[in-house]
Amino acid sequence: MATFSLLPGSVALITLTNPPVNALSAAVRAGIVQAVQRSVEDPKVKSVVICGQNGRFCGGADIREFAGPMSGPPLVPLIHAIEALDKPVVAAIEGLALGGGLELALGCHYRIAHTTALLGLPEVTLGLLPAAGGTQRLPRLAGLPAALDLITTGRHISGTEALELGIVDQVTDGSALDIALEFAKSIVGRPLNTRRLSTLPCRCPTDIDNLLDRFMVQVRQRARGALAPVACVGALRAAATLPYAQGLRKERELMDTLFNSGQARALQYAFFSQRVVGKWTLPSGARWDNTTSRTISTAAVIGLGTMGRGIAVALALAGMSVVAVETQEKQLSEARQMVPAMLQREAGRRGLDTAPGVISFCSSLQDVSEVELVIEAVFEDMALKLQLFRQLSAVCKPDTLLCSNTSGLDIDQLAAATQRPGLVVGMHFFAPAHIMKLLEVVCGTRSSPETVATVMQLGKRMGKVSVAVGNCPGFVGNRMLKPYTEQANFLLEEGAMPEQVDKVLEEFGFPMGVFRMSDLSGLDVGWRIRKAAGLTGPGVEPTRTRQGRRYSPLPDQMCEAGRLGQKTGRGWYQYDGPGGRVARSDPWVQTFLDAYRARHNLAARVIAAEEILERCLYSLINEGFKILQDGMAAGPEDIDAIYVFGYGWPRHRGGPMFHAGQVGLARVLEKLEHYQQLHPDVAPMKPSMLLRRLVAAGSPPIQKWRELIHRERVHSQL
Ligand SMILES: CC(C)(COP(=O)(O)OP(=O)(O)OC[C@H]1O[C@@H](n2cnc3c(N)ncnc32)[C@H](O)[C@@H]1OP(=O)(O)O)[C@@H](O)C(=O)NCCC(=O)NCCSC(=O)/C=C/CCCCCCCCCCCCC(=O)O
Repeated sequence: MATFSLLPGSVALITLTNPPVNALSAAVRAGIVQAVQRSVEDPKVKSVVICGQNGRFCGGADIREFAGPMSGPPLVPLIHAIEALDKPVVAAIEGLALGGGLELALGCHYRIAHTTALLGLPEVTLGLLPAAGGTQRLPRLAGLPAALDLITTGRHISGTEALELGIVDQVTDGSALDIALEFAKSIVGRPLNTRRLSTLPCRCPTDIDNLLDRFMVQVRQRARGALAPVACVGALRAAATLPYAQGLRKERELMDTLFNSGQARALQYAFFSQRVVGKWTLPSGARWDNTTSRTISTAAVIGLGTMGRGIAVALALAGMSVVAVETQEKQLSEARQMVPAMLQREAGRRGLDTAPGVISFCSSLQDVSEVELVIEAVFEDMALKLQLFRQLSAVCKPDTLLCSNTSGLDIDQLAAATQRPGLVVGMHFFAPAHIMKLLEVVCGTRSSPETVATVMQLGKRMGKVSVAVGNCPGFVGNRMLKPYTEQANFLLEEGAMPEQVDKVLEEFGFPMGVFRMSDLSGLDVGWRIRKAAGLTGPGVEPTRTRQGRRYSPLPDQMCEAGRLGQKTGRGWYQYDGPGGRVARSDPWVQTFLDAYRARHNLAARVIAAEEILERCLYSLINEGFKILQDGMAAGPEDIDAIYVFGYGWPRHRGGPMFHAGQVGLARVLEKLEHYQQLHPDVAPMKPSMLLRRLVAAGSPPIQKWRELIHRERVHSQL
């Protein structure tokens, strides 16, 4: 709702009241309409201030309402009514003015903000555009270039930056509401004509077409198939070239198309999934809201390779005092050089003069004896990690948490090597660890709820999307990646080329296809893991079936030929030299694949893009269903957040599990069955029990899956 009160000095105060962010729900909009009407009718009212309850102006339209039929007074006429008022209206912006909230403020005649308030039009991140006049008013106020930037990226700016851009009239470090109330009294009777943004011309440079065309090229490149950024440029072109009323019609037309697109649904689902995963639950019943966490202020990182360095920086950026340990002298000295520079650079990127935490370097484990939490980031070798955990258990204080950054090894085994299994947990970061948003928090069978809560909380402080997952080989992300990459290798055996597979995946929206990705991370990473698992190496028969399932030795043979990817200048592609970045097709790979197929009597065939996409994606998705079935992820949102934030899954497609729902679960099942019939020796194609159950239950919407999984588990059907 919105409340009306008449204050001394004849100022009407309209307060938006809808915690926690005062979103513009139907009730709030109705409240504003009534309060504006009272302000018009009451002769005692000489000016009006609009603010939000609890120091938060407004978080925009109520996103939850987008899922159902629209009801309540619409926003566009409401904002026009405010703008048309002949009594001055001032927006007092504290906390945030986002989306419809900023559009409401743009309808006011004046805007006064706190210096630290967050302002922005983030609709594009929800697959929409600012359709309450935002695309038409902002360029009239701040100019076309600034509007293009803010509306197509959705980035939040501070009150201070908003003042520089002319979006607000005044900022304060004190109470924006107090200043606005005083200001409202002082401007009674001033003419308002020049304050009504819809009546002003758009502030454009002379070369509008040139600017818009250049911008559109950049936006299309960045968008990777997302519709909203492109539509935003369209709406801004209308603002720059058409009268306001026509521009507004164009804005609405584009909004209608976006609103009903699958992309908007996917992006809104992604917004809520990100929040759902913070509300974690464990099979034991421990949850985010019934478990206390400890506040960590000192931490250690063991091993200063690429991952360890990034983790140390991420911890220091979160304000921690970090002990960084490396026993190899050369690596330690490199880290001493590089890490402070990385820290300073990243702090600068985040608008800080210096990082809030500090990093000290040393070469002895004894130096971590006093910290509250240790993150091990040594080489991915179980024997080495076990030895380290034994040492840490002896060296550290009894209540120090011991965490491993392993990307797939058994957390329970590591915990068993210590005297404190309840304090052991996985913290699986993604490279570069100070930049990538995802953190898989791997809960061992003995990890205590307090340990999980502490690490989830720490992840949040580091600005990560932390997802609690179960302890199984590869956890969630890498476990699903395995059948996906395997499938890509089988496609090469059958006749595809790496660039063909990559093109299909990149057109779907991945930043990189599977083979370019593998060249970037290094083919030797998987090779080492497969050797450790006894799947390849001396003495292993060079067959295409290993350990009872179909196996493609192609990546092993690439490694044996010294083709490790970008680092050697040769992999699935060729590069200008070792460390080169630009991938080019390599005739060597064609010859290599031809010879391989001839050796194994495989006839190459032309494989359609549809088959490539379905086989890669559906085998990954099927593994996702198996993960849910095994209870290794609490719900589909957890898997989707992992893929969006850690594996480059296009956000406008929601995530793999959401995508399955969009395609239709029955169709995914039918396709898996089809491919399984053609490839009966490929186990990951065997449709999961959960997928079958969901289809049998009529393919409920994704928000209902948790319920069904819980019910089926209780009845032992899964
Ligand atoms: C920065 C935040 C605001 C706050 O962050 P933080 O403090 O960290 O807290 P969170 O955990 O993120 O959030 C706390 C809880 O609040 C919920 N929340 C947040 N924002 C909203 C919101 N806008 N609506 C609903 N709920 C919200 C959040 O989920 C948390 O809840 P819970 O604890 O998990 O239960 C941060 O939250 C944030 O960034 N929020 C999003 C801000 C945003 O994106 N705002 C823009 C929204 S879109 C908008 O404003 C659009 C406006 C234009 C509307 C014009 C309409 C006219 C045209 C209609 C066309 C219809 C076409 C129909 C065609 C047809 O007929 O078919």
